[in-house]
Amino acid sequence: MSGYMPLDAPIFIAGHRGLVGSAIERELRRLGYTRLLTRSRAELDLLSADAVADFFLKEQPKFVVLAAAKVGGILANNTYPADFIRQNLAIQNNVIEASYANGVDRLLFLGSSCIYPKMAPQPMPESCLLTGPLEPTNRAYALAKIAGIEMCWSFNRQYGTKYLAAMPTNLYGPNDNFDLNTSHVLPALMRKTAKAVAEGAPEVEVWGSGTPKRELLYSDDLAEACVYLLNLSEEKYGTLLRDDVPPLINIGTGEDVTIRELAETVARVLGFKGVLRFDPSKPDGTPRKLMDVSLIHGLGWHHRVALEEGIMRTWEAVRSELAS
Ligand SMILES: NC(=O)C1=CN([C@@H]2O[C@H](COP(=O)(O)OP(=O)(O)OC[C@H]3O[C@@H](n4cnc5c(N)ncnc54)[C@H](OP(=O)(O)O)[C@@H]3O)[C@@H](O)[C@H]2O)C=CC1
Ligand SMILES: C[C@H]1O[C@H](OP(=O)(O)OP(=O)(O)OC[C@H]2O[C@@H](n3cnc4c(=O)[nH]c(N)nc43)[C@H](O)[C@@H]2O)[C@@H](O)[C@@H](O)C1=O
Repeated sequence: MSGYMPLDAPIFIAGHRGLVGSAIERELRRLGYTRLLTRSRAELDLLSADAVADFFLKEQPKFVVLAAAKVGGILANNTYPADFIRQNLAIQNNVIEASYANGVDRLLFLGSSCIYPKMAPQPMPESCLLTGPLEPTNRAYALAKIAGIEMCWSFNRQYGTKYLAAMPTNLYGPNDNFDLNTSHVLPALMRKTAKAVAEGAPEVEVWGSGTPKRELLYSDDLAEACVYLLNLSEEKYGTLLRDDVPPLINIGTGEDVTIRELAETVARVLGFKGVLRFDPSKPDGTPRKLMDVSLIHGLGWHHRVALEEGIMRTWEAVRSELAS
């Protein structure tokens, strides 16, 4: 059953091969959507304004999910800040501009919980945007995402567009990045723990102190939330597009765990019986970034997949890949 978006509407999923984009494509197909527009980076480099403009002119998408971005974990963000700000600004500028030029109806821009101040109140409501300094390890990325939110809001106010910015918490699932230098914490812990189990190693290295807390959402849940938002009735969707506040909505579980607890859960699921060794030379990053999810709960969406269940599902999907 479809909602606001007709099942035959042309929908562009930017970044369909990534963790989020692939989950959104699965969810749209599951619901019966028939005209999904997808392009690999080789077919359409979103850094090229001309290529993006040509693509939109030819394909005329009516809905856009902007899940293409330069993405990485704490180390990648801290090491390559220029890449993170330059590429993310370019991709979002190009896609939002072309969406406007071609009359896209609803566009969903994906940001991240790291847009909020490092010392934001916990849980973090949408209203704490721009109320304090950012976490230094991902400032460049966060500022690009904040510019994306501002762009959606500005276009809505000046041109009457209907662009929404979704802020997911930390995500995980099949099609994640398992490269230890660039990945987020959960895929990294799965890879390191799988290796330790396979080799009978006595310990797994965990970066930082183990005390920071993170909230983790399974990618299928995120995909469901994104499609749910795009399919809201005009009345409900309209409540998110106001002139006085940015068109921003948090997506998360409302629950978090310490990195130590996360590493212990991965160890339990993968059957690792050794010890965790913490490496204090690596950054901890933000101490905590728990989402206030009352807005999306009020609209009727809740996550379904509990953390341990999601780790089991991910492990089932990737265990053969990680064994090689
Ligand atoms: N992963 C997470 O924990 C979180 C992610 N998000 C947000 O969700 C969105 C998706 O993230 P995620 O799925 O994890 O990221 P991935 O890295 O898994 O996927 C990003 C996708 O974007 C594509 N892409 C990047 N640059 C270009 C380009 N120049 N031209 C065309 N395609 C490009 C990539 O293509 P290719 O495969 O060719 O590189 C890839 O398919 C991002 O906006 C991110 O900020 C928000 C919160 C947490
Ligand atoms: C989604 C979000 O993701 C990024 O922020 P982050 O949450 O700090 O990123 P992270 O998942 O890489 O780390 C979380 C915590 O986990 C610890 N940690 C332990 N051991 C490993 C480890 O092996 N790898 C990694 N990467 N972290 C580890 C690590 O030290 C840190 O304390 C943003 O840059 C930005 O991209 C963004 O928006």
